[in-house]
Amino acid sequence: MTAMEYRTIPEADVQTALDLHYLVFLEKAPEDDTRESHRDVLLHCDRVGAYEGDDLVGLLAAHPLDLSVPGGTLPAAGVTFVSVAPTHRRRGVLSGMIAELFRRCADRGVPLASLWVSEAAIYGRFGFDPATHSYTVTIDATHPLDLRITPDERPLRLLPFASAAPVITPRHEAARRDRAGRVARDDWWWRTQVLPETFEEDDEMSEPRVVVLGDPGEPPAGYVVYRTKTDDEGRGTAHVEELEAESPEVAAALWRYTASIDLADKVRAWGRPLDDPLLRFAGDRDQVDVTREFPGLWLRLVDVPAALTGRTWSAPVDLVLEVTDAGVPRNASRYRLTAKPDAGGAHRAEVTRTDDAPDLTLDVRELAACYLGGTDPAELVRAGLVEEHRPGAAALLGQASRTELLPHTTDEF
Ligand SMILES: CC(=O)SCCNC(=O)CCNC(=O)[C@H](O)C(C)(C)COP(=O)(O)OP(=O)(O)OC[C@H]1O[C@@H](n2cnc3c(N)ncnc32)[C@H](O)[C@@H]1OP(=O)(O)O
Repeated sequence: MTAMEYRTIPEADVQTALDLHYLVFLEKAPEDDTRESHRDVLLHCDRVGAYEGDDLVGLLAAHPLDLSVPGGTLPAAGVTFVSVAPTHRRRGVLSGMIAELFRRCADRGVPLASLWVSEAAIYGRFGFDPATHSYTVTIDATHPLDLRITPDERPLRLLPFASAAPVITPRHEAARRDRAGRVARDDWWWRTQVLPETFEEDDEMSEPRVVVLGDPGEPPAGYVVYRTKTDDEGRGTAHVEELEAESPEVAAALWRYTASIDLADKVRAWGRPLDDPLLRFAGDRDQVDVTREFPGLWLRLVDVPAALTGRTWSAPVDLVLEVTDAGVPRNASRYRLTAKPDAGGAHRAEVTRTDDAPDLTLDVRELAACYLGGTDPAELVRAGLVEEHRPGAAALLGQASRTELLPHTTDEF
């Protein structure tokens, strides 16, 4: 049997990689422009190939991301296009590609890896766990949106989607500073991932509509990106992809706008943060309905000390964490995590390896769940997933991990 080799997929093999991807995802080879946009994505990514001789039997691509974490940002691999030939399933090809990815992350000083799953059962074994969560929210738009606060009455403006990115980038950046789990966007990302003319999953969806709120000449105080679609019975829906606002009043005005679009009797926002102010200032929660909760970004701490020192903490902490990690053995260690306030009032951590008795024992997967502040370690103790050796240690870690706003990810890749 020919040995499997994990190496970079050269540009010359990218079309072969796409054919493998379409085969694996049971898709007919797409139209030329979709294929071209997939090729463009792969060319922007780091590409791990599993080769049996000259035959490509596995593909894993990784975006070079800059991910917001509490108090800053860290480089992260954004894993996508994972595909193993049906003839080579369950022979360790994915495991080999992930191991190669983690080696590359270590070589390049990338402490985090992240992804959106196709099936929840696949990635936990590799140390990933959901670090952000979202709600899908539906608004009954057959009547005006009932609000408990007074919306900002500054004017709304529709921007051409192709030139909207520079206008809304500052507001997106501000939102990214407020919440961990968000990806930095350059021109390419805005154009191909956020504001492409056609919506790949549904070609009946309109091009993106971008509406900003604010006085002319001022940077927008908020914006909404949505697409519209009308069903066979002529009922329209506004699909909100993103809505960011500097204040609840601005958010209220933008939600009121989306619920007032003529011929659309429903607003559907697929991925809202769990602490979205809309859910509080809506006057009628029968009109604004949470229809689904789902895990968003799955995270993996590839370099535990770099990840723990790369975020700020919201309270002083001095704990010994015993971390297990079957996938990246150099991570498996006892760490003393000490966070003290710095001159600016943020708590920066020092992380040292130690032989001291642990306060908590947890797998790197559980650390990923808690890392951005979205999961309370005490909840994982109660679930039997984290072992607490000193009573109260999980609560202390929880207090220090917490962030003012819940982590949230808007970019699915
Ligand atoms: C981020 C993304 O791109 S998500 C998209 C993921 N891709 C897909 O779903 C496409 C269709 N599926 C595939 O291409 C493949 O089946 C993959 C990538 C899911 C798995 O690849 P394989 O090479 O078969 O995985 P590999 O042999 O390394 O399996 C490792 C372990 O994961 C388990 N596993 C693999 N796939 C699955 C699954 N779908 N559900 C549950 N367990 C799984 C294996 O049983 C194995 O477990 P073990 O270590 O206890 O024996």
